[in-house]
Amino acid sequence: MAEHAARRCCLGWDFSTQQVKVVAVDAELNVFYEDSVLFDRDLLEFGTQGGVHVHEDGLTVTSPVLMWVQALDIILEKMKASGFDFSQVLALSGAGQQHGSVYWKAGASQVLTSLSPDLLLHEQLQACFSIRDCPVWMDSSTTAQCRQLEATVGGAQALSCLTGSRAYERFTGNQIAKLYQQNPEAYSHTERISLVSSFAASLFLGSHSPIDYSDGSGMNLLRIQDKVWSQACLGACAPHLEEKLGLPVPSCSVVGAISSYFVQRYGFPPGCKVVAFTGDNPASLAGMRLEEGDIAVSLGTSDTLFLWLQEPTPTLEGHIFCNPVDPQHYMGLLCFKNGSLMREKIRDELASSSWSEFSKALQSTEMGNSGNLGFYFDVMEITPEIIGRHRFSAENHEVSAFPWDVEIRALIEGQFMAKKIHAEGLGYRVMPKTKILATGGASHNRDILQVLADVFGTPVYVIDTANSACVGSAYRAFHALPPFCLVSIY
Ligand SMILES: Nc1ncnc2c1ncn2[C@@H]1O[C@H](COP(=O)(O)OP(=O)(O)O)[C@@H](O)[C@H]1O
Ligand SMILES: O=C(CO)[C@@H](O)[C@H](O)COP(=O)(O)O
Repeated sequence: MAEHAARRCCLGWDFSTQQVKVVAVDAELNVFYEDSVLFDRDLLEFGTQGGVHVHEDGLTVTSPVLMWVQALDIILEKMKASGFDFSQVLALSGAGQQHGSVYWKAGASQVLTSLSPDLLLHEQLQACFSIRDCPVWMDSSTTAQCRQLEATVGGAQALSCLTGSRAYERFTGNQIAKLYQQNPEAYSHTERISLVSSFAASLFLGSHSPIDYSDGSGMNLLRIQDKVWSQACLGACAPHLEEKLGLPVPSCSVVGAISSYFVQRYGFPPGCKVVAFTGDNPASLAGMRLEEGDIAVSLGTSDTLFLWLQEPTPTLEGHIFCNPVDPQHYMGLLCFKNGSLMREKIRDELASSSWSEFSKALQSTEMGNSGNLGFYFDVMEITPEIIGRHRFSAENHEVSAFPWDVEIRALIEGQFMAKKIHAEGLGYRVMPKTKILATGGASHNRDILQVLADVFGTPVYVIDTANSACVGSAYRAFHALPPFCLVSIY
């Protein structure tokens, strides 16, 4: 680290499902330091699998809040031991897995403001949470609360128009409603409810950090047009909720200076700015440097799309979030469960389990597949909620099978047409300058990407985004600095 000792930088943090990560980015936007703590590997005492505990009902999924705090202690101590020069950090920001919530017990704010630099954070915050196991985005136990919330505001579409999404089990308002109904005592002892992102920011700030508009859009509580809490939604979830949430702020807000704990223990400069933390998907949008009209397609285990949107049209499929970079704009997010695993299944059934055989089918068939169409959902899809394999001939007759190569093209064209149609449903339009940024395992397959380019009629670029939420957080920290700060770097 010594050679980087005098490099002015911003830090980007990511509190994701399986790990806490950090990157340091210099003024030329080069990443010169990265580190991570993996919960399952480095914090064995919490006994998580994939960073979470799945409860007996198979629906409730939580993570221990003190595991997140301890992970931050570990990573900061590692940075210190490696000689990282904290005095050069101008600002920091971060990301959190979306939708998860943290419940601070009455009195926590007092503890946060008076932390002793001689002790680790987790040693001092033990008694600060009214529940220790936080609901996370994988939780799907709140169907009753979802239906109740939709009924209160006039139905699923009305809720989507108001908050950007119909009610989803993982969305925080429904999780808070469940906690209030099942554990009213813990709820009443809660002085503040944070998202994972604003919780992490609070640790650096030494006080409760506000929720930002972009991650706040994943709660079914924020009115995405005027960016205030919806009184109808708050009232449907739990009493006195507004005071427990605090006022939401623009995602690019500087929420304060770093707490004296970090100045004294690690040597951060007292003026180091904390920029509002946001959700990991919004932070990735910043990290991938998406611009209006662009589309990011992640072809990992599941397929996820992010879009930069100017005029959103909330629907029953997908999510509209406030844009984390430009407060006047929005972002769309679509999540498809039948992604790579579905492609692998068809590959195994029809292409001898070989991606190169699979590619041969795409190379030997024509764009448009001579009018043959197929939709393949072996597991219940999220977008839309549907299951089964459905094939239609050029004459629009449902058929039970296609020749092997037609089947493979039908699968890939069907997957990408669905993405285009649902993206258009959210208000997305291909523009002359549109580019697609593809990432994830299947983005290594040029023949699959050719179909993506053909369906959208746009160029496709491959981008490595392993750290996009972290890097995006560091970019966001730079973005929030006043220009004179940047000039003084040189
Ligand atoms: N050459 C390829 N062609 C198509 N798909 C591929 C190829 N190589 C890997 N994949 C797919 O990539 C998937 C893993 O993607 P990855 O982005 O690593 O997943 P994760 O969601 O865990 O980050 C695998 O399930 C596999 O089907
Ligand atoms: O629920 C969503 C988006 O709506 C998830 O994308 C979480 O935000 C996942 O976080 P990581 O798995 O990236 O930690």
